[in-house]
Amino acid sequence: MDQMKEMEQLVKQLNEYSYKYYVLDQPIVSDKEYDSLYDQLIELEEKTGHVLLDSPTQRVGGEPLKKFQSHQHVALLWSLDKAKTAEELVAWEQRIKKKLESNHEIEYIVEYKFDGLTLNLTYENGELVQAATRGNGVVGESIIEQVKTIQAIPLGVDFNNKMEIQGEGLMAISTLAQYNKTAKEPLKNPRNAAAGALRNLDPKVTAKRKLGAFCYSIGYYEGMEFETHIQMIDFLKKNRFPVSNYIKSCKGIDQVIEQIREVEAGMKELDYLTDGIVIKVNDLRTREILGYTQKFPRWAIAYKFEAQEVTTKLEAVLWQVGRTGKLTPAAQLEPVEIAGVTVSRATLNNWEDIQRKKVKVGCQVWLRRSGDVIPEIMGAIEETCEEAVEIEKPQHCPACDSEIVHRGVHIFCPNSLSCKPQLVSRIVHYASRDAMDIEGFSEKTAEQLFEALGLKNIAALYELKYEDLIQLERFGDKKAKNLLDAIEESKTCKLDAFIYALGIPNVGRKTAADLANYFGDLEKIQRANYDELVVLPDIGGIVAQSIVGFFEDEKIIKSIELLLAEGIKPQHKMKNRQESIFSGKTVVVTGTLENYGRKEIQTLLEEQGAKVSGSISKNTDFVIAGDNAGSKLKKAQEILESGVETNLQILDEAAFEALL
Ligand SMILES: NC(=O)c1ccc[n+]([C@@H]2O[C@H](COP(=O)([O-])OP(=O)(O)OC[C@H]3O[C@@H](n4cnc5c(N)ncnc54)[C@H](O)[C@@H]3O)[C@@H](O)[C@H]2O)c1
Ligand SMILES: [Zn+2]
Repeated sequence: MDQMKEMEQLVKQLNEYSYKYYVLDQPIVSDKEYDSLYDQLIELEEKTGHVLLDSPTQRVGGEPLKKFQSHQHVALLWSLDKAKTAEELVAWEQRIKKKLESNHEIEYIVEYKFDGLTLNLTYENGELVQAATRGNGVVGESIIEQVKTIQAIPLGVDFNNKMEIQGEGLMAISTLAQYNKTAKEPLKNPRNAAAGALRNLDPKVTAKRKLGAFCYSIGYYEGMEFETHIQMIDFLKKNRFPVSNYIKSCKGIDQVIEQIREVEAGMKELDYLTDGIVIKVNDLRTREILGYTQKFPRWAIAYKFEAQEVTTKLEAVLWQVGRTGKLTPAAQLEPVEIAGVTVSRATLNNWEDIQRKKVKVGCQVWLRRSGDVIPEIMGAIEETCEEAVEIEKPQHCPACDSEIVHRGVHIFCPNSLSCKPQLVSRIVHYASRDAMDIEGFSEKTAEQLFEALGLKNIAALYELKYEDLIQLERFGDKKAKNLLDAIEESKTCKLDAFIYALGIPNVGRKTAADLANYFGDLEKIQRANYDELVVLPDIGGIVAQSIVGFFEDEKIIKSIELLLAEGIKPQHKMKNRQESIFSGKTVVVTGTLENYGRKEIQTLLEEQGAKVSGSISKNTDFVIAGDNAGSKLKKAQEILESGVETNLQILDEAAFEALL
């Protein structure tokens, strides 16, 4: 195709996408796809030296929506130049230095690039009098009533002259998840959720979305003088504007690059969607000299991350049977790269979720990955579903063909006694390290026992004989003996491990320990009623219900009796818990300690009331790091440096002992 034709087509396509994105808040392609077409267009424009009149490279954002009153900004609102690599940042600094005709070191401010809807707030006589979208940068839409529902934005300030404050309206990822739990129409992503809420004509709808905001600049002001960006930020903070707690000053672009490397990983854990980092020249005089292009300031640039949201094709849905018999739909996707990894599977939660999200096999779907969790399908792009086929709700268990039953929003295979995946995963769970800790017991082993030996319940484990095992594939003398020993050894076990091993729905390791500590023996736990259970600090209604329901089940009662008859003795020492600095805190131990073994320190910490965990997040309180601490320590450091809110403290062995 000739290049001019190609450009015309790209412009047309990009403008259509922009309209859906900016004006309707209903994007039909991911940012990644949009950006790649946009880059193609820029390349062609450079090659040909031609720029079409309506090229998106020449404009900021989209046109204001007719249904709102238009509002003219005093200070123009801009888009941002973009970089994807360190080299591009270095090239940007070189351009700046050339323009300034100086080689002096430049001070930059590094901020998160929040991904929501741009807000321009006008204050006069100490009052918020206007709030507008960016629109085309010159004229936006007045959305003052909608913006007033954002609790974080001050309606009044101690400053009487006119000023325009720029910021970003956002919906927290956790708020979106909460909202979607009950919403008839789930929202596909936090950006469009925020933008759609703010541009909804009914402010009551906006209020329901519980939006937040971060302010990052003062675009226009009278009767004040600022010399630097930092001074502006301080003014915003002093006047109680919501300002991100991550704002870093860096000397020279190398420091900026280092800074980005440090915070990048931690940013995935933030509760607000970000799509990169913004780098700005701190000194305002320097900004003036640098000026603006058609579309963006020369004194700022966005370093864009790899997309956390992409679209891809849903190829199939497979129903998987879990330990409790619950059938969960697993989506098979056309492989797609998201945040640096290739993904071909995602969750769809349950049948109801599929219905609400209107996804069908063959649709393009929105996929989001946040943190390290399995990516989730957020919804389908309707335009792509014309030839798609409905996902069928299974009538029979895919593993054992039993007729399925419904419980709440979930569907189950009721055949808990002989449905292979249920049994295999129950045995695997029973034998796992945090449960009965039967060493050398893999999923493969569980499958062999089921298939070759017809093992139908957990108690039958304790009836296994050497002659049974030795005839199995991959079993030699030693392996068979070791496994039998380990099974025998598991008979003496801790009460909390046994409770956990039973696999009560919604009861994890911690709840199991809480139950053991509170009731002290198995019978009391089995007999506990709802009211007795909910008094425990971390047990809510749902958990209490599921414990009671579990121990009422005839089959369960029978299988516990069988286990006890096999000689299992769950033990519990009631300990006087010591009140300590670790009480109620989440602690992660990593590396080798000089004075404590693994189990030893875990017991010690638990006696002090701590919850010992294996993985680090911003909710961890203490990391105790011994020698050769590796990735966990590194992750803890990254969290601290990322600026997220956290109580995390890193202790070495000496510091830990000092706290005891
Ligand atoms: N998927 C689609 O169909 C589609 C269509 C059009 C555009 N887009 C996406 O939009 C992008 C263009 O975005 P844009 O021009 O709206 O915004 P931009 O990426 O150019 O960034 C400018 C915006 O960043 C925001 N921002 C957040 N934190 C900031 C901070 N600390 N300092 C300054 N600004 C901050 C501001 O609101 C500002 O308006 C494209 O790269 C593309 O990914 C997607
Ligand atoms: Zn089944």
